[in-house]
Amino acid sequence: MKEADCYDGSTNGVVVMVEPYSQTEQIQQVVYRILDANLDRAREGLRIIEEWCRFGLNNAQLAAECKKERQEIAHWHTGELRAARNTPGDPGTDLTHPQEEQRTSIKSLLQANFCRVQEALRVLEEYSKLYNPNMGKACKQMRYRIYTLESSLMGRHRQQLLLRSRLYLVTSPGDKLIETVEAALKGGLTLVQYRDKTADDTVRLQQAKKLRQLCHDYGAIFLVNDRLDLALAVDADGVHLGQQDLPIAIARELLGPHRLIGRSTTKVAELQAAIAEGADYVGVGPVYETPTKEGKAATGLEYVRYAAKNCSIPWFAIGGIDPNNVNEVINAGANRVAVVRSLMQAEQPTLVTQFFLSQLISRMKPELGMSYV
Ligand SMILES: Cc1ncc(COP(=O)(O)OP(=O)(O)O)c(N)n1
Ligand SMILES: Cc1nc(C(=O)O)sc1CCOP(=O)(O)O
Ligand SMILES: [Mg+2]
Repeated sequence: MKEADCYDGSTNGVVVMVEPYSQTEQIQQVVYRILDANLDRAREGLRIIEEWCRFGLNNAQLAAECKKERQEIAHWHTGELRAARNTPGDPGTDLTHPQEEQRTSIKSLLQANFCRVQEALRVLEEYSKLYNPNMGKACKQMRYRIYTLESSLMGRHRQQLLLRSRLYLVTSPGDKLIETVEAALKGGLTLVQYRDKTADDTVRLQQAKKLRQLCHDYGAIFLVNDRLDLALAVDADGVHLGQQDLPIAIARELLGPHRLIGRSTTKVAELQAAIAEGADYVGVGPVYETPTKEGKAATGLEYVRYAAKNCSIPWFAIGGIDPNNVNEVINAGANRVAVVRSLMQAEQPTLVTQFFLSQLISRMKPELGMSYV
């Protein structure tokens, strides 16, 4: 008499040993149950991630990587481990954390499931040492592969969101910073850059942290102007660098391959250099003179027309753009614009965001040359 008789269903899941089991056997059953539960957990989490790779990103290679890991997990899920399962007797099935019920975006859903898979693999790695040391080693290797998969998938997720972003809010300091950004996010904004050239670092750090959380709650990208250290400190999605800021190659080394790097450009040579150096997007401007960037001469619409025909990466027209002139910029070929005052000083940032987006989406000019849409 073994497993079937050692649990008494009438005790509502409390394990009652009806026949004396040796201590070693009891421990073995517990280890088997832990392994069984965590093999399931890892496989389920991977399946959720795989579905997004397949249907959300249309990425057969990433989906195949997830599938391969699932198959490896299935390989270790032997009959004797499955046989140790006792779901009705598991006191953990009703335990949920409020965060498990709340997924505010695809990003948070993916992150939660990567976390679940990694935790499960860590548990498997430890407990398999008492069962099959080779399985422990395999789970350790798998955990490292999942970390790599996570950073590459999250990087692709950012790239996709960048591609879909038509309006870019560059912030300016003010009492209503957080509430203005939130109002714009409510209007559908998906890209925010925190820009404050004068505040103390303590203030910058605190505001950047808040904005990063806010943006991620709304599923938007959060970038930091100029400062790589701040971007890393708050785990931002990347940085925006001007011609006087750090070279892209150094920023890339420090940020790794998956965070975004944007570059300001005011002329053809700067635009071509930014593409060659590996920028993820460029700013194209200032289209019009603007008090936000005093002293910088306007490039005019000619440069916008050039970018529309020749820029092979996402680009944002910037500088003096408002609801009255945005159509002129769109007619010159822009599909994306970045603004400071038009949103930061708007009385109704949600409505202004919606207006910009409606114009940018309905009047897009994909037919113009190589314009990147
Ligand atoms: C989207 C975007 N484009 C251009 C700039 C300007 O960057 P930079 O030239 O480094 O000037 P500062 O913003 O640092 O004053 C930008 N911030 N964002
Ligand atoms: C920060 C910045 N960079 C620019 C560039 O052309 O590189 S123009 C600009 C300011 C844009 O502000 P507003 O929308 O208020 O005119
Ligand atoms: Mg700068």
